[in-house]
Amino acid sequence: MVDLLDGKKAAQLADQEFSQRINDLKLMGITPGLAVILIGNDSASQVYVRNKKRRAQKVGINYQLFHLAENITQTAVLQLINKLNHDPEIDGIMVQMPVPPQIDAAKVMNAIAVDKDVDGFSFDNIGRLWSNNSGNFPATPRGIIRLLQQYEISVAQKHVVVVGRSNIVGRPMAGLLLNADATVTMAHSKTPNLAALTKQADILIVAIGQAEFITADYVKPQSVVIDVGMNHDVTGKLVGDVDFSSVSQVASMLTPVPGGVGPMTITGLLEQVIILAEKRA
Ligand SMILES: NC(=O)C1=CN([C@@H]2O[C@H](COP(=O)(O)OP(=O)(O)OC[C@H]3O[C@@H](n4cnc5c(N)ncnc54)[C@H](OP(=O)(O)O)[C@@H]3O)[C@@H](O)[C@H]2O)C=CC1
Ligand SMILES: Nc1nc(=O)c2c([nH]1)NC[C@@H]1CN(c3ccc(C(=O)N[C@@H](CCC(=O)O)C(=O)O)cc3)C=[N+]21
Repeated sequence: MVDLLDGKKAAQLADQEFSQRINDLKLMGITPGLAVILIGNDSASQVYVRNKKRRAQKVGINYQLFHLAENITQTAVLQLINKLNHDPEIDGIMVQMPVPPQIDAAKVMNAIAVDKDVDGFSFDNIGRLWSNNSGNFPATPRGIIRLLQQYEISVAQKHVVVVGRSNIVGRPMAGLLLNADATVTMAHSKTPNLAALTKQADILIVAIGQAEFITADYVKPQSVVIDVGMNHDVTGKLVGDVDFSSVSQVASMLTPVPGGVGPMTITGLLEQVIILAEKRA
């Protein structure tokens, strides 16, 4: 029988810790501030942003949403970021991805002050991650590391295969794992014979955006499988990148979708905001 890696439960535990840390900050007159910039009306983004707001407010973060029109100019976005960069009440700034085509995502991300770049998407923070220096690191990989810790699954001495090489999940995931002494292999759409590789993974992390793509024949018996995917199947149901029913027959531990990596992504974000606010103390 497979054991679930319950992200919802782990996130609730983390929220208790965060509430305590924020209470301590408030005694010093500090309230952690998070600014979320949402551009346009992407329906998935609206769900995520709503979840972030609920969780941030629950633990006592000052959450500010800036919802900008789909046709906003790049100049206006940069002006807002500049204002937030200078706002002493704001510890972290993030721009929800994806952004509309007139917005240059790299430019916007690098306009955020390095210390307030709570997503860790700026070139400076990417360099800090890959040189194993301290910095701000992306929410999803942070949340996954925390989920594994919560279940006392060590990555050191393990072979971890990460499928997907995006800037927001796959690449930073590999960097954090490497820094935690895992042996890491990265795979992507051009990787030949993917199943032969993923079958060697003690821990398999999948972030490809292909509904239920990873079936039991990609998975080593008794391994740990982390499903980052958020897709809708033909019936409109939310499903991961992993075929839950077949993989649960071979893996020892597996994240569900929903209730797995999603809630832990928000945990990763809130934790990074709190760390930044603690630097003000
Ligand atoms: N739970 C959460 O908190 C989050 C969930 N997500 C979800 O995770 C998934 C991935 O997101 P994201 O990282 O942004 O994805 P991207 O679409 O940016 O990147 C997908 C990556 O997967 C690779 N890929 C695609 N198809 C295959 C395949 N058949 N075999 C092997 N590799 C493949 C691509 O390869 P190549 O580079 O060669 O094109 C690419 O590197 C999505 O479902 C997304 O919704 C994303 C962020 C957070
Ligand atoms: N700059 C930026 N930073 C991000 O961290 C970022 C982003 N852009 N763009 C999109 C992805 C995706 N993401 C999620 C957040 C919450 C859930 C989440 O709450 N999921 C719940 C419910 C999902 C649902 O009901 O649809 C769950 O899995 O249980 C999922 C995914 C953050 N991302």
